[in-house]
This record gives sequence, C-alpha cells and structure tokens, in this order.
Amino acid sequence: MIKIAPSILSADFANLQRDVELVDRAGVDALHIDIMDGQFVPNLSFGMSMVAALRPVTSLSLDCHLMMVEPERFVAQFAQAGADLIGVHIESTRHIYHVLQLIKEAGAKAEVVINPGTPISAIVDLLPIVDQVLVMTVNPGFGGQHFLHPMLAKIQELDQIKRQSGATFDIEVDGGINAETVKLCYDVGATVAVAGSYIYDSPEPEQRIQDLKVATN
Ligand SMILES: O=C(CO)[C@@H](O)[C@H](O)COP(=O)(O)O
Ligand SMILES: [Co+2]
Repeated sequence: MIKIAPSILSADFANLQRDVELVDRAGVDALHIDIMDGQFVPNLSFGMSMVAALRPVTSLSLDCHLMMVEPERFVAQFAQAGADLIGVHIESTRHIYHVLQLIKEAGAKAEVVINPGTPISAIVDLLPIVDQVLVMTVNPGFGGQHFLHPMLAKIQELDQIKRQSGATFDIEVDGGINAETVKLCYDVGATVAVAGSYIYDSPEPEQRIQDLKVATN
C-alpha cells in the first residue's frame, strides 16, 4: 500500500487545526506543507511559522516542500520550526548537494525534488544522500491541476535505478493524484503520494483517503 501525505494547500485555512486532525485520525503517513515564495513559482503560501504552529497539533511527519529560490537560506530554520523532512528543488539552487547536506546537518530528512522538465539523470549522483525523491507530476505552484502522464516513465526509471543499487529511498509523487492516478504511480514504483484537492475538496475527506489506500492495496 502506498503512503499518503495530504497537502494542506487545499485545506480550509480558517480551520486548519481541524483539517489536520481530520486526516491524522483517518490514518495518513505524513503532512505535506507547500512553501511557495512567489519567485520560484508564481504563487505565495506559507513560511516556517506555519510549520511551528502545526508542530504541537500533530505527531505526523511534517514534510516541507520548498518551492523557493536558494532554499539554503532557510532550511535550518524550517528544521528548527519542526520539519521532519525538507524537500528542495534541484532547479532552485546552484548548490543542491550542499543544501541536502545542510538539511541533514540540521537533523531533518533530505528530499530532492524534480520538475516535470528535469530528467532522472540530473539527480542520479544525489541518490546516495537522500531519504526521498519527489517526482513532480504537475508543474509546481498550484493545487488542483491535471496529472502529467509522461511522468510515469520517469518514476519507473527511478525505481529501476533504486532496485539495481539496492537503495531504500522513498519515491514520492505530487500533483493531480486521485484514486486512478495513484494506482498508475504505485504500479511503477512510487511509495508516497501527496494529495491535496482530491482529499480536501471532497465533502468526505476520510473516504478519499480510504479510496487512495484501497487503490494501491
Ligand atoms: O506542490 C504542489 C503544487 O505545487 C502540491 O503539493 C499540490 O498542493 C498538490 O495539489 P493537488 O494536485 O493534489 O490538488
Ligand atoms: Co507539494
């Protein structure tokens, strides 16, 4: 069964604690927090104060997906705020290896993220030092977009490299995930699925979480 990480980008911000506790009770594996700086992506969302505010609310792993230029400026502060895992885009920094080292030195798990236009070959040398790879299945910046099916070949390629090397990093997918697309990703090697609008735009979020689990059981 795939691990589920709801994205709070689609939650009700006026009732965020309620919406976090709801998915926590439904038995998810992590909480996905999208950090957007209005420069790397054309949207703004949260900062580290959001991570600090959510830390006492849940014991779920707080997974921060940093969509910002030069994330090296802030990764230590996100770890300090309570992030368990920090994801950084390879496209967002000149020093990806260094940023991943900084995340680990700060005590968090390190994730490298790739945009739809970035090939798996760009991250092969980073695989020995990451805990998770996030393959974006939409262009980053907004929830509620359609899944990009050509990304399935990239997930499969990454899974093959992982198997051949005996590595244990998780493979996460993010964007356009629903009960149909989660199965496609799981079947080619994804181990963690982020879902925002599919869960939170529903009147029955718990049922949507169950549907994602059943689809990959
Ligand atoms: O990182 C992002 C968007 O940039 C995501 O985490 C979205 O929040 C996913 O939303 P859905 O596609 O599941 O609605
Ligand atoms: Co995300």
